[in-house]
Amino acid sequence: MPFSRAISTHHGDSNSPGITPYGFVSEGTPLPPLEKILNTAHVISVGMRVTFRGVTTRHSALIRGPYGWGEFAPFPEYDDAEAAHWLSSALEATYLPPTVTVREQVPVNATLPAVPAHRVPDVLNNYNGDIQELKIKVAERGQTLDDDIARVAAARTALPSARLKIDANAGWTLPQAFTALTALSDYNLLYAEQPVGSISDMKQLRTQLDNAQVPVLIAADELVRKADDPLTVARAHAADLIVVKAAPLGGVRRASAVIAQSGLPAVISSALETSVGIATGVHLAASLPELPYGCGLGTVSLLDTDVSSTPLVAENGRIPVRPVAPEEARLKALAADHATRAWWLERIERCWRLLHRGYATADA
Ligand SMILES: O=C(O)CCC(=O)C1=CC=C[C@@H](O)[C@@H]1C(=O)O
Ligand SMILES: [Mg+2]
Repeated sequence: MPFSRAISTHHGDSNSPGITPYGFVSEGTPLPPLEKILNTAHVISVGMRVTFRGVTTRHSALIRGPYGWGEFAPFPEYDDAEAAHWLSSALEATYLPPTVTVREQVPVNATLPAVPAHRVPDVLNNYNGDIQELKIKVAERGQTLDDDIARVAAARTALPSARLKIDANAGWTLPQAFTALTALSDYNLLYAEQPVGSISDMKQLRTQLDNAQVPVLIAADELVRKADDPLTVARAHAADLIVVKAAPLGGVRRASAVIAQSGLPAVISSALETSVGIATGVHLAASLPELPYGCGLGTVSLLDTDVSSTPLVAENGRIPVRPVAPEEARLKALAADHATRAWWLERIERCWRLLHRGYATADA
């Protein structure tokens, strides 16, 4: 049976709930044939309203199967081994029945890219209704701590009672992170996402902040989604919470297993997808018994447009749990050029072959 083998976990239970190599937990369902996947694939290009992590146009492939639509949108610089997890997630959304959910809507944060402080009110206007929680990007390459302080201060002025958190994307060294978090904690931060890169720096930073009584929790993101083993950071007690994105972890089932086995609170976040991929993240969030923080799933508001005329955007800080089907006219209007489409279809094929090889290994 494909993917029936589970890796061992820190709980020492290697049979349940079964974290698999790619997470398309198939329970006997074979990998869908490549032809079928390619035949339904729509490759699209969507402009960004605000540049985010250097991205100005988002490319993505949407695929359809018996259970609806899925999105395959690994960032272009990701290699095939990393991108294969994203394909696994898209295939799960389209070829496996949805998992059980326990809520009808999920709380989300708004996301503020690393814009200059004077643009903060403008960017916040992209979000509908009240913003109760905001994630602010910091430590952007080419910027200084003063830029970050000015941005966080502007956000605090615009949203005096909102819950604020920051994301450094591992952009600080350990001493820089300690200095920055000590200064930024004046603005009352909920947590700092991936302030530094390594597990040992995360651990040391937590200790230093504790000793100096700086009240900021530490969240792991890259150390979960880019690690060979997403549970290492939890096992090392290097974070207070984890940020989890369905696609990089191979889909909802595997991401849920990672969260359960980490024993840590989780924040479900987007990978900057259209509403189709966001629906997968919303589904994951809606399946969790505990959701103590706003999810980073409000990012459709950062896109110029969407594949649906009823996009999954937050209204007063909440997104409803519902599937999304892209509209034909929009898929047509957003269709990528010939070369981009060919590149994405070849990438799907290479990733499919990696998944296929994973099946063979699991069978062995
Ligand atoms: O978490 C959010 O509020 C929005 C999503 C988000 O920040 C990200 C989406 C996609 C890629 C990542 O670099 C980035 C992140 O680091 O969390
Ligand atoms: Mg992050």
